[in-house]
Amino acid sequence: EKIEITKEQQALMKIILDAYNRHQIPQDVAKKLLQDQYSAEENFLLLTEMATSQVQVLVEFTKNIPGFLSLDHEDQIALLKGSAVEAMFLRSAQVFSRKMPKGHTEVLEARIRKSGISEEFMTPMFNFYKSIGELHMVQEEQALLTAITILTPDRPHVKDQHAVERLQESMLDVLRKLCALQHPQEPQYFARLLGRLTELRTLNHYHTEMLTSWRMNDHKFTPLLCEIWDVQ
Ligand SMILES: CC(C)c1onc(-c2c(Cl)cccc2Cl)c1COc1ccc2cc(-c3cccc(C(=O)O)c3)sc2c1
Repeated sequence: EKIEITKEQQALMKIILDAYNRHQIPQDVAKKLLQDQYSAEENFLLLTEMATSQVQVLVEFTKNIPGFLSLDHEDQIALLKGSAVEAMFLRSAQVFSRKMPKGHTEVLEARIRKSGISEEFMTPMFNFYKSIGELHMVQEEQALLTAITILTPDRPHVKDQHAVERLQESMLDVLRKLCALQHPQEPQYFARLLGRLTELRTLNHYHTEMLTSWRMNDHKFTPLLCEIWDVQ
């Protein structure tokens, strides 16, 4: 049938895309990835700085999602805490699939592979990066998928799940139409994108174990990461 994106859906898309593009890790922070210390300690510190910067970017992006600031305030916090790791996997995945011009991709991979993360988590993590890369998502799809991840109703401690569901559904509807228009020859593309969200949730468990093993080796996180990940 003829798929058309309504005027208000176009407006929603533009707001989400502008927010996604406006809130990026500052270049001077991202450039630090290219500096030449490569010890496990140095890599961990750099990745901690990147993650902290990314959480700040994520909070700003989330505040621009139409309707988010009208949610119950405690639910806003619960959504941010519950989605931070997944949103950061999505974000770091874009770096890999975007083939950063300044060779960020290689150095980011090298730093992640040597930062005290155990081998068993490397495989699922880099499989995810590969599966996102194969989708060749456009900016709009990346921005919407991040908003949809944040607006997941069944995060721990969310009280008014229906209010979150309504916001997520409007994003899902725009994404569905966008996929049909962007990939007419691939009717299952939208389903493949949603399949990545399922894969993301499995990475949460691995990440919790990564945090535990870092902490057992006395690694320190920043106050913001401690707050969002309930550690220390
Ligand atoms: C505390 C720290 C050790 C940590 O613990 N778990 C993870 C993690 C790891 Cl390993 C993998 C996935 C998710 C998490 Cl959460 C991390 C590091 O998390 C991050 C988070 C975001 C970004 C964005 C980057 C990035 C680079 C260049 C350019 C850009 C850009 O946006 O232009 C972004 S790097 C980066 C590193």
